[in-house]
Amino acid sequence: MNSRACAAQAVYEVLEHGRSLSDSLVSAQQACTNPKDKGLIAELSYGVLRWLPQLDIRAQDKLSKPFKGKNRVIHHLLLVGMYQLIHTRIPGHAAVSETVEACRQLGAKGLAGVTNGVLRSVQRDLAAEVNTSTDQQWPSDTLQYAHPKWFIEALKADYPNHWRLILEANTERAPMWLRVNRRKISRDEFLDALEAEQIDANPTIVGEDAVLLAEPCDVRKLPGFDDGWFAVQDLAAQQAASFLPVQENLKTLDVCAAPGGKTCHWQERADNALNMLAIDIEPKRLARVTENLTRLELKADIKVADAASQDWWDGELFDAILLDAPCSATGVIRRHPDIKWLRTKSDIQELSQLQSKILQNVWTMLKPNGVLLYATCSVLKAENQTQIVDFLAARTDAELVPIHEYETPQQPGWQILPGTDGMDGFYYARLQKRA
Ligand SMILES: C[S@@+](CC[C@H](N)C(=O)[O-])C[C@H]1O[C@@H](n2cnc3c(N)ncnc32)[C@H](O)[C@@H]1O
Repeated sequence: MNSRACAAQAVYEVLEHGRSLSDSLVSAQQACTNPKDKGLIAELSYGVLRWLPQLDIRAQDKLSKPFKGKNRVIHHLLLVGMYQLIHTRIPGHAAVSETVEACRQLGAKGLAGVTNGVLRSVQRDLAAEVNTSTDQQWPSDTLQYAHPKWFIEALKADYPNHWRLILEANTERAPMWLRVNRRKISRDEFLDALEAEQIDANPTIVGEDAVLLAEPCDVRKLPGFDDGWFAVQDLAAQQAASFLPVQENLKTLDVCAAPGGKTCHWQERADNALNMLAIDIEPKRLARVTENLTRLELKADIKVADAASQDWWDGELFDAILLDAPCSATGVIRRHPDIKWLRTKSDIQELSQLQSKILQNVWTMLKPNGVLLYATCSVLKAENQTQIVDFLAARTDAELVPIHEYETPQQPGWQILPGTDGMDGFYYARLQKRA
């Protein structure tokens, strides 16, 4: 199949079968006849999911009746075609002819004519739009900002002054951040190694181990990947380790550890390896923690375990706990635009109940004076600030240890909004157990 057919298939799997884009992309890329097109397939499917409502409404306007049943994938192919015309520099004739060819390859020869007609008509509309206005105003926020209504409403309630900024940041392309493994190489040495390979990169003051690449690229093209010099990790996720203690002999727990980004960073920052247990409920994802620890030459005990239960716990208390809770991932929409269409309003309530259950459970495993860092990659208060306010109100043995001076028990934690200093959206709150 050509790249357009593969991209349509990837989008179809997300929107019709609820698969994640990362999973569906792997299958779609494998089905492509030209391995060099992997990047293009990703660009097209990410792009369609980023701008879905605007593309969808254009398609609906052009079709006398919608494509249904087995032809549904052709609807998504039309979106792939329109995305190329509206958002990329792919020449119009190539976008149209490849998309029409994809229609045949997807077994819908009979719809090739309609596909061709719709795309040509969109081309004409675009030419006319260039001659009139540049900044199109759409009739609803869902269309204007290309996010689902329930999420826009939740953001408006949580951030009356910033909701637009968050939505706009979510449609940006995410930068590629690396985390230098300070046990192997200093950040300056690593920057020199990048410069020697003519790879443009910069450090930042917001993260001691962080390096920002000017252009995202394949990790294998960077120096030292197999030698464990660095890992790929967003700058927001890299903040966690600096809020966690690293003294010798501490007994530590990483509660929802997979794929191990924060587990590894926490260990990298300790001069002497911490006594660390990393647990996760998903065996497959936990295997990636082992892979990452091995590549970076770090150590931790690994256990498949449900953080909401105590079956796996030997009863010995921990000095420090990282709880990177399962969450809506609404802070990382720019990296995973499928989240917008896979999450629902009811997920948020379910997730916040699970977060609360896990937090209460692991709190009982913390020593007096021990520290617990609560983290999510969500921007919704129900999973973040409200969660911690309720916890502090319910537990007399818990106190907030502010990360920033402005925090109070009524407004605890550091909420990073997506785009701030190039970061993903994240939330951190540091708690200590009273002795
Ligand atoms: C946000 S991810 C963790 C990312 C990880 N801390 C890192 O930095 O690479 C959340 C993880 O929670 C795990 N999880 C979800 N429910 C869980 C549970 N009840 N017990 C343990 N882990 C759980 C998921 O499998 C997922 O790997």
